[in-house]
Amino acid sequence: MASIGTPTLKNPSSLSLSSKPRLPSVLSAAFPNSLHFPRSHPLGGRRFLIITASAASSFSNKPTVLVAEKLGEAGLELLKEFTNVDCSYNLSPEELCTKISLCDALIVRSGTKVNREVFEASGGRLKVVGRAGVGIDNVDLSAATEHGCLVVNAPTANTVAAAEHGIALLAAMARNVAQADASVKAGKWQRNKYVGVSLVGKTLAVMGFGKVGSEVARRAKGLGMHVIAHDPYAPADRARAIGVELVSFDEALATADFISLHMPLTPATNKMLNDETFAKMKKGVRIVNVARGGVIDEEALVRALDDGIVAQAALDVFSQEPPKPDSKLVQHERVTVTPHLGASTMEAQEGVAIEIAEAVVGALKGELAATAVNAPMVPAEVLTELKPYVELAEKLGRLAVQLVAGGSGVKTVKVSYATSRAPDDFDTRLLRAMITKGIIEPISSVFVNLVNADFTAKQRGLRITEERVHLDGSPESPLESIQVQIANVESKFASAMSESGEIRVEGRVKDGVPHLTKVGSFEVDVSLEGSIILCRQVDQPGLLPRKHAVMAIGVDDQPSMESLKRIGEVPAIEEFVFLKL
Ligand SMILES: NC(=O)c1ccc[n+]([C@@H]2O[C@H](COP(=O)([O-])OP(=O)(O)OC[C@H]3O[C@@H](n4cnc5c(N)ncnc54)[C@H](O)[C@@H]3O)[C@@H](O)[C@H]2O)c1
Ligand SMILES: O=C(O)[C@H](O)COP(=O)(O)O
Repeated sequence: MASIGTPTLKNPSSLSLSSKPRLPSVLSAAFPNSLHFPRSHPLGGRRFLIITASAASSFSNKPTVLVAEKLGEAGLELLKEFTNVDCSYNLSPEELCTKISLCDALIVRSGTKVNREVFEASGGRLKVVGRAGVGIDNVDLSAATEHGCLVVNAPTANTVAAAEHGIALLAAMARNVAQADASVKAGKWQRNKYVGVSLVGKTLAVMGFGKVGSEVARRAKGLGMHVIAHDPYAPADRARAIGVELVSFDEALATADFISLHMPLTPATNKMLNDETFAKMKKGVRIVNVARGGVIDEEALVRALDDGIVAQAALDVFSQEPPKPDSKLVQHERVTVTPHLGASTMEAQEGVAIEIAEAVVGALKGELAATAVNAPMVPAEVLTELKPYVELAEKLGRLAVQLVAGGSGVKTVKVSYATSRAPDDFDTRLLRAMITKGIIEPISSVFVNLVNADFTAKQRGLRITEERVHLDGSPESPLESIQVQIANVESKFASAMSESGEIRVEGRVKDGVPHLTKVGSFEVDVSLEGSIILCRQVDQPGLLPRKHAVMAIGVDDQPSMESLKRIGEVPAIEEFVFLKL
């Protein structure tokens, strides 16, 4: 794997040297008034913050949001308060790629493919993709993560609508409502042809016992059905609470009179219902799909219908949407279809629009993403507590990498956290991401944030190992100190090398301000504000043995070449280095 190369500052003039400490840009907007979740929202009353690519810490220059599919009015209004909104529906893939380079956020439903080309075409400007709904199978999450783009969805507002549609299809299918309706409208009166089957007493297998699946189960029980469920990841107590038995996949197939699909489309669920699994079903089974078309092998379903294994199917979703008009499946007499209407109620669309607008605006402010799909969520209280340590972490990373001598490749970074907190009570993801940011950003053109930190490190062959040094004492403060060591490199400031041959910097937070407290094996103490000069000096010239010490001097502005030259000429100074924070 390639190492990240020689750490030469790529653009020193762009680095801040102001006398005021600057919060890392990703944090600067993290603490203003946050958005509120409605009380009805499962996260109501809680705030979540996430470090994202903050597009705008103030909205003097409003970010631009491209809304590529129809969104409820309330969501649009909310977006317009904080952003420039471009509603452009029915864009071709090429048009989307052209527009995206001018947008900070993109909001879609299931009809827009947000693939790798879209992220590449954005040229790094796209910070957030908001999926106004649940399924994110139309968004390339790997590409989003690689581009440091946060993906958020609106996972709750359409749950009931989807469940109601599932029940509507179940009942309509069992009673041939759609077929009978078409027949009457065609002037026929075929009462014998459209005799249905009853739901009461029948076994319904809910496949995927998540939000929608459990709401379907609840409603089906109300209809007097015997409900079983298959979901390898669902907690048994949740099923028990609703009076549903969790069973194996094969048992569900073998015993169900009706099967209702509610799992996400993933590589594991792709074509889960196929020739082989249809063969395991009870003859005459009826299938409802309001999940994703891709979970069924549609050609196999046509065969199963023709062979009489499947008596009927009711489908809201298709592997290709819209399906071809001459699709055998769609045209099949015993198949009832709707055009992906599961989430399409007035109420659900308003709810989804608000949910996604809040998530996108919050994420653009660098603030809040309770529904992040490709990044860990950090509860607000945790971030508030970690704020000074987050700043310390980034600065230690920046300092350490600037101490590496030209020609060395940075491959191995060891981070030690000295803490009296138990591992469960101390989440290091944020700190690791900021150390990664501190190390990589000064020497590359990549923007690193919580979304792409681990990916970027891996891609650059940078291995970051972490250890906790457990301290006895009060766990009130989350962290005593952070130590960053870069192994297998040489330093341009020899005194930064530890006894064991690594570049080592250590810091702690004092009165809320990050301080550098150790360089190599030398104790120092300087607040990490502005920039610093490290000097190794002879403590007491003339005395034997001579004592060496490292002095750290905080500077507000970058010293001139002349000043730096003069420092080098001071006889007591054996070596020095200027480091930008
Ligand atoms: N038709 C529509 O308009 C519409 C509306 C909403 C949701 N949906 C779709 O419905 C599905 C469920 O949505 P949700 O909000 O309930 O999601 P969810 O994440 O709450 O539930 C999905 C459940 O599927 C389970 N699962 C994962 N892999 C499985 C497998 N191999 N076998 C069985 N279960 C598995 C998960 O454990 C989870 O419990 C998604 O595909 C979503 O896109 C469609
Ligand atoms: O996954 C979902 O949320 C549903 O399939 C709804 O999709 P839609 O937003 O395109 O209606």
